Amino acid sequence: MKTINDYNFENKKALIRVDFNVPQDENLNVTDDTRIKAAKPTIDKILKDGGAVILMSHLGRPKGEFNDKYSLKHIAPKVSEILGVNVIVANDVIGDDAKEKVANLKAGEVLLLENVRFHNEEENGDKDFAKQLASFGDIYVNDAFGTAHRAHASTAIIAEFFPENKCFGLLMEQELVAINKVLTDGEKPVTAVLGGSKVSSKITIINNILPAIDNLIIGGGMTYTFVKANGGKIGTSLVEDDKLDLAKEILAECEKHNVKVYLPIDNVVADDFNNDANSQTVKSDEIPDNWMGMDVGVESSKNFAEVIAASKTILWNGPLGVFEMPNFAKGTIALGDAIAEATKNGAFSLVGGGDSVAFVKQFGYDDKVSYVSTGGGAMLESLEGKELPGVAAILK
Ligand SMILES: Nc1ncnc2c1ncn2[C@@H]1O[C@H](COP(=O)(O)OP(=O)(O)O)[C@@H](O)[C@H]1O
Ligand SMILES: O=C(OP(=O)(O)O)[C@H](O)COP(=O)(O)O
Repeated sequence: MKTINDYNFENKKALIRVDFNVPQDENLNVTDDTRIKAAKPTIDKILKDGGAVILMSHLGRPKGEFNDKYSLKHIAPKVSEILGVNVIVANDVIGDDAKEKVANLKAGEVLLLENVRFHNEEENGDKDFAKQLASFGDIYVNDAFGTAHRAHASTAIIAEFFPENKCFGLLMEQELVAINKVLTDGEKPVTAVLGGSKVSSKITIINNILPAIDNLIIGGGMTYTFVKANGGKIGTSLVEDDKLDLAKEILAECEKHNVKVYLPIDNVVADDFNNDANSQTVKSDEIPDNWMGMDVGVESSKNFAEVIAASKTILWNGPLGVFEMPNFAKGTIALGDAIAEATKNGAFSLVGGGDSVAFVKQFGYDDKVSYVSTGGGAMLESLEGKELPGVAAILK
């Protein structure tokens, strides 16, 4: 795997694809700068070598035309603050302003191009557009893990124009190492915790990770499809009736692979999908009519914590309950505590996927696990075993 550490950037212009697609408030101020901070080590190394940096990113989905709301100029002050360098901002992507600023760029300076998605050619993977971008730099660096599942001009196609001089940035390397630690060279026992809302959205992940794991903990909304498949009563809990056979097949596959499956034994149920609904704890396969499963119960949490404590590698994707409602967040919090404790005791833990990452940040577990992925969709596709175009383009 070729990374920026294989190059000396002295007097070189590095063209770096970053993912600065960050959340903003109504005044367009950055509300979560994780992705910008995550790109800093790569940029710092190149500047320290005596190189110049040209940053390319998208922001939102502006649909191929200029839209001030999606301008990267709103992000630039935060980038300058984090890098400790006054970032130069181009008013366009491949236009006269960008060209002039690239031509005048000196070692130690950082230039931020305008949102690459202001051109339709970006998402279409247009070769000419990629070629024009490529003409700006001597070495292409892909550090945009969050966008690595897109085969776009600046994430994948552009690499063709750098047959020798293309490599991964340090964030990209870190993300790929973390996935490998779980899927290929994780110290055993390896435990995967899968939660979230639906079985159908996790099937491909389950199938792909089975050969790599020893334990599978299942929670969240998909619990009830499994419980019903096993003949249990689930009241009005979330269920995918067309996936009952599939749930049985998954359980059979787990057995075939010697993967131990842990389903919740008790559940917190409510009489309405509402934080203030009446609630009680019942056995998972004895949910009364008109009650729905909202969270895993205390006994399940204890059970899961024991499995986690005995694990050396842990993958976590998907909350165990409706954590957005405080009364039903306890099971997911207990899991966070168990994973934090195991991590403190030497286990490697990776958290990935949109809602799980939102949870760990909101509840302060991000510093207590080994690695929190900066990619939502990209991480899920990696766990599904799909080749990411942004990764493949560098390896080619
Ligand atoms: N018992 C449940 N019933 C309904 N929804 C649930 C339940 N448990 C968890 N969820 C919901 O699942 C959602 C997350 O699912 P998903 O998008 O699959 O996770 P991720 O983004 O981490 O992969 C959360 O919004 C959460 O409220
Ligand atoms: O934030 C992103 O995706 P994510 O929300 O799945 O992590 C990436 O920047 C990709 O953006 P896109 O889904 O508009 O291609």
